[in-house]
Amino acid sequence: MAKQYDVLFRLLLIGDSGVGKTCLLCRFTDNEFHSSHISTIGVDFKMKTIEVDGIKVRIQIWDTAGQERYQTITKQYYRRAQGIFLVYDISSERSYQHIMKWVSDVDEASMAVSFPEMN
Ligand SMILES: Nc1nc2c(ncn2[C@@H]2O[C@H](COP(=O)(O)OP(=O)(O)OP(=O)(O)O)[C@@H](O)[C@H]2O)c(=O)[nH]1
Repeated sequence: MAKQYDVLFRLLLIGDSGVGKTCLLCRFTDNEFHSSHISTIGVDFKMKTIEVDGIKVRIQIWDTAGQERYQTITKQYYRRAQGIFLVYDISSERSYQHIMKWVSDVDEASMAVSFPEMN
């Protein structure tokens, strides 16, 4: 059987509840948008394989719940990720201000991260 991918990247989406993490992921993997907000419970993931210079890259993206009550669970995924997207809602200043709180949570999990800002 042909190899399905050459490299695997595990990425994580974190940010306040309702900022659009699940929507971002659905758009990327399935090119879909759902206007309803069904809060993620704990964590969920989707995968997509893309080809870059002839290399099959499988991207496994973990979508985490933004709600405080799930943070004990979601924080356990920080260490396993090779990259973390910090997501905020551009129409919510509060969600942007909370980004520093998310960054410190990631720091607490002893990960050195560098990230570009994308709006
Ligand atoms: N107008 C607009 N609405 C969006 C956009 N992205 C997401 N939404 C809406 O924002 C709401 C929340 O989106 P979700 O993707 O479920 O949010 P989330 O960050 O995954 O939320 P939790 O699972 O609770 O952490 C939904 O009603 C979406 O339809 C966007 O780019 N534009």
